[in-house]
Amino acid sequence: MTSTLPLTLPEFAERAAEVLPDGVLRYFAGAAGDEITLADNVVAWQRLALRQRVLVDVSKRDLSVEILGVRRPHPVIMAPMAWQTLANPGGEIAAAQGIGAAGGIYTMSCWASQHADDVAAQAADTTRWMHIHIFPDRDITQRLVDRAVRGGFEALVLTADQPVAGRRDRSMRAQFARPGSPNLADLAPGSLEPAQTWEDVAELVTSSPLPVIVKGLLEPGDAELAIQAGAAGIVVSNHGARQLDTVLSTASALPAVVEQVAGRVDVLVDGGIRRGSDIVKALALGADAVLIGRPLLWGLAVGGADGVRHSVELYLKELDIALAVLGVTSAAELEPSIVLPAPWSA
Ligand SMILES: Cc1cc2nc3c(=O)[nH]c(=O)nc-3n(C[C@H](O)[C@H](O)[C@H](O)COP(=O)(O)O)c2cc1C
Ligand SMILES: CCCCCCC(=O)C(=O)O
Repeated sequence: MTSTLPLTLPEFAERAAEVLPDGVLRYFAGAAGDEITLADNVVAWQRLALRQRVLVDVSKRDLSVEILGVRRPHPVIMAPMAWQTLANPGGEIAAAQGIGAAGGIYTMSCWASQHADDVAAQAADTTRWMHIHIFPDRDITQRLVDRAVRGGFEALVLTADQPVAGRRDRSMRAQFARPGSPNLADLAPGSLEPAQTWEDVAELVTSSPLPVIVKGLLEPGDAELAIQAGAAGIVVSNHGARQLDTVLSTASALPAVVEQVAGRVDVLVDGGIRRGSDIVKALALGADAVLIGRPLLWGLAVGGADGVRHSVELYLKELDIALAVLGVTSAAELEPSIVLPAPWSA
């Protein structure tokens, strides 16, 4: 099957656009409002230039990073994304199997189109994190935590940037209707909680046997509050620009957050990471790892589990070549001085 898969990451996006129904494509690809932040999430990485050093022995290269205190083969994590059977009938199970085969971590959205128990059973070999919300009924949140523990999920990823749903013009125009979630169906029709606060996060941290990663921060002050609430990590994220247009792109937000955190907890980042060189820039700016969203949905849509695996492998191939050409032998060696504002962005 691999031989029929695209050779490059942009081709995956093109092929996905050919195979997905229009409404689904608009829901997946679209974002809030005029999609200015959606575009800038990508462009903000492209505005950074890389400084290369030559004639360094790069014959041995190490892509490994430490995430939540565990050495992982590389820094790629699949971001939580809802309703993955819309991309491929294999759904969350195939996605988890695919990223696991490539040595990455799978984050399962609680709005999944398959049940967490089934994902746990059929992707048992994949390191899995469970995405959750603080729901208006805190009992639903607790039951999802219990389910995560039972299924061997290793961390909770709590979405902090969705007190209400964003307005996404592109999918509204297609009259895309959100499907139900079999993962939430036996709990209650999950609705969002506009009254959630940092106190809820602290309570979750206290009651959860799993580490809690707070996803959806752009401000250093919020990173500080996450640390005070006991989070094990944070994800600098604007929800793929799907919540509010013209918020800061994540590459722009990352440096100040990293400075505030000062190594006290893991800092992850997502949004617009489309090339292995973008991963280099994220790590150089101080991220410990990256989450990738839409491009892995394109992999799932085009080739199921194989497509996800192959997409991740393309990122890793690009990352590995970038390290070699930059004269760097390990992800750990990447530091801020290798990126600078690009002359073409002035
Ligand atoms: C179709 C889709 C569904 C998503 N569902 C969720 C979700 O359930 N929970 C969440 O926190 N973020 C969700 N996100 C946001 C992603 O986790 C991630 O932050 C974002 O997609 C990263 O940007 P990228 O797509 O440019 O890589 C979703 C994104 C997409 C595209
Ligand atoms: C009631 C809102 C559900 C949204 C779930 C998926 C999501 O976060 C997205 O960005 O889409």
